[in-house]
Amino acid sequence: MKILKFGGKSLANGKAIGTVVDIIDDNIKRGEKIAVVLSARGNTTNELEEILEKASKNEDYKEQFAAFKRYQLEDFKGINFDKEYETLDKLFEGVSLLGDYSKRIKDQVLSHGEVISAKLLTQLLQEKNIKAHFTDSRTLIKTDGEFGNAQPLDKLSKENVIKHFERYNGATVNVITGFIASNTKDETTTLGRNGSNYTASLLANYLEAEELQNFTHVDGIYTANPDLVPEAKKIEKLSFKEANELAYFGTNILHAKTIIPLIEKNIPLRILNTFNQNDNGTLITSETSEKGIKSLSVLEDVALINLEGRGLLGKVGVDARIFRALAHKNISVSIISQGSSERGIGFIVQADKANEAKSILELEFEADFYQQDVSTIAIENEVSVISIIGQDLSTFHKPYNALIKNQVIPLLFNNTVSGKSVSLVVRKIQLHKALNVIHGEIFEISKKINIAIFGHGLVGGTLIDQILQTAEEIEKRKKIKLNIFAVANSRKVLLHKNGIDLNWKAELEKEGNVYMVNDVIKFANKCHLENLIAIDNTASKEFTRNYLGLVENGFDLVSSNKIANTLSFDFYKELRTTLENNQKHYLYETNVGAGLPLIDTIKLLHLSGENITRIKGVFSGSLSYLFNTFSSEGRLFSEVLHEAINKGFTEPDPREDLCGNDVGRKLLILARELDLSNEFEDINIDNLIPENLREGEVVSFLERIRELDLVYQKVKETQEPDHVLRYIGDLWGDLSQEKGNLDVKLVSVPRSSALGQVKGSDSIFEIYTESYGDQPIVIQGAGAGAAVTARGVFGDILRLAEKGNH
Ligand SMILES: NC(=O)C1=CN([C@@H]2O[C@H](COP(=O)(O)OP(=O)(O)OC[C@H]3O[C@@H](n4cnc5c(N)ncnc54)[C@H](O)[C@@H]3O)[C@@H](O)[C@H]2O)C=CC1
Ligand SMILES: N[C@@H](CC=O)C(=O)O
Repeated sequence: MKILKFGGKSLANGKAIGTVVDIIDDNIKRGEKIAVVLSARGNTTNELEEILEKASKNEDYKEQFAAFKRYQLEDFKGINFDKEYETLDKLFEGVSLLGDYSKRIKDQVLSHGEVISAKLLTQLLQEKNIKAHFTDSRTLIKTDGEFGNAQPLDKLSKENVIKHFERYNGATVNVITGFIASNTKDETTTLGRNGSNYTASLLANYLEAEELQNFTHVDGIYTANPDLVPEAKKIEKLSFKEANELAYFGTNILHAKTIIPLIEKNIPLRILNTFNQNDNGTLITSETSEKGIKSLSVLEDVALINLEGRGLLGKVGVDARIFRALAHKNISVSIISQGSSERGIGFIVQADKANEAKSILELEFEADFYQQDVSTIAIENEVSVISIIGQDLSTFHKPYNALIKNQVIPLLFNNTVSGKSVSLVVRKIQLHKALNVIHGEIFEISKKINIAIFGHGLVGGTLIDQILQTAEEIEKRKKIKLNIFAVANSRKVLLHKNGIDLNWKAELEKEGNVYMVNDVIKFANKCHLENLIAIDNTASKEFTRNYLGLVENGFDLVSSNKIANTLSFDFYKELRTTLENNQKHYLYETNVGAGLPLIDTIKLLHLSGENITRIKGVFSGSLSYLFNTFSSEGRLFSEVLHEAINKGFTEPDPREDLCGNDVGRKLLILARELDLSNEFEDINIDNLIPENLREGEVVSFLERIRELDLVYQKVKETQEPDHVLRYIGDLWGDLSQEKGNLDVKLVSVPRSSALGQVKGSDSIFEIYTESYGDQPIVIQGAGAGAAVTARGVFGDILRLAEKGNH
């Protein structure tokens, strides 16, 4: 015999009930012996409760009752519930007259939900020529007299059930009302929360069923609530013990008391989806999986009570007083945590009991208040409890660190010593984000990295293409899901919680909105996005003003823009302090040498104590291209410059390269990596633009670009034989001092020298150190270009994602 239990959502409308009929029919055709237990349909129990409440307050309940009656029959013909409606009518009228109702009356009212659904299904089955028998569980399950939460009298109930099934055995399908029972005086009682499931597991126990199938509207038990964690995965198998822990910590599909009768007789429980019969659901048995499961469950509707006071220090029996006082009023404490000194004790109670709990404790600790031993008893209402089932403390640092990095600071946490579970209390507003962060961390599924890209010109646009092209592969290989949720230029932003696609450019143009960076921050918060990275691919000084705000709001930073690192040294330090305070990171490998691994190398050398004595080289990719080509080919300076612009080597305003600012910035960035506190003004720069061309707009500069030809032709001709022009940066002097010497200049070097041999848009960096002596470490390669730079930015993103920063 199998017990099939159908929940309210499986019976919500005619179509759903049709599916239930089909499931039963299929079972019969397969020759299965089954009994069916039903909940009330859809929202019926709540509706009855509301109508009852209205009646007791003398409010007009009749309209809602009429709607209730219509709902029960709207998809069905030839069925009537006159008898049930008449009883309900009388009950409501009585309650309305009295202005009150007892738990006993409430049980009588609520019982109609299950009676109506079981009668309805029985008739529908009979219409399909299936032998079905309406079975009122009040005649079977006998309970004590506790209305609203009655306890079954097992011996009597078992006898009744066995007798009934001896009579209705064979091909008849018993359609049994869940949730309701009766006491020894034959008065209606109900079995409390999850009552229908309880009825089903009691029947399974009494009848020693082969399996209990619980049909719901979800495919089974998930690693977390999929409504809150889209990446949640279904758990195929669970042990009763694990299921019990899940049930205790809030997985509302299960309830501890419904599992116990199954454990007693070792009866498997299968959670199935009425509307997806291709899925095998979750199977719960006595077998424990070797690896153990992990799952996240949530308790909402809870409050945190915090009791504090200097005088509690070392006092004996404080906890006992709290528990005793609350237990006396039937208030249960679910999670408690306290400092070893007992100076502060925090614990969780049901939200609707919080005020009462506070008053009880104020009374209990009245004298302690008076003696100033207790200073505070406060309620924190907007909290939730997340329990990580299957988690012990040996690896708890992973989800915990990830939470902190995402600015979710748990208010309290505790663990069970024997079982494996850790519970955290977090602010309700952070629940969604916290769940996703923990889930990404503890399961071997992809960790989502949410990226906002500011600037989608040459570098930014190429970066977006690179990410979209490789995201799938990266997710497969590295279990990192890159989600670009924002793309912005200086005017508009496109926001997509679940990430942009290849059509982003057209969408940004069409649907993008005028924005402030704060709007992007707000959007990320509203959508509870975790693992945030902001990418600055602009060349804008103005944009760098947003860095501090972004960091303070949980973003790590990556930039190809060099400005933030070359503003005042005070800002440079302030940014680093803000990053440290918020445990955030800022990566900018492309600031010097585009995609070349320069900054990391310098950082490592410096960190390991290697004394860097000088850094010299061709720092600019565009100027390298310009002078390499101009020196070796008989072409006009302006023509080659145009080429460098078109190839995407120059800054958005090419004068930034020609005036030496760009090389100056790179030099300053490297100097600051060596802890030198130079300012931009300290750099000696040879400006390559003649004074009369320095002012005005880029467009007018480009119109007059030919005026450079004469100047540089002369420079070229006055060189020594076999020499070439190179624009170099040089950081030198006693670099152990507060400041170093920074020079940016045009030099003429022998063609055969290392600098003279640089080709194309290559940069070359010579790093002189104490250990390496006269033989510098040399890093050489493409120093500019959208593709290599975007690849470098991409590298920084992956480094952040992998580092465990997230
Ligand atoms: N081209 C190269 O080889 C390298 C470039 N870089 C740096 O990459 C950055 C980007 O360069 P490109 O892509 O060539 O520039 P670009 O001019 O092609 O693109 C800049 C983008 O920034 C946007 N933008 C400007 N101000 C903004 C603001 N306040 N907020 C949001 N967006 C804003 C513009 O609308 C545009 O989409 C620059 O900082 C540059 O120094 C770094 C290394 C190498
Ligand atoms: N304009 C820059 C680009 C890289 O930083 C250069 O030419 O090197």
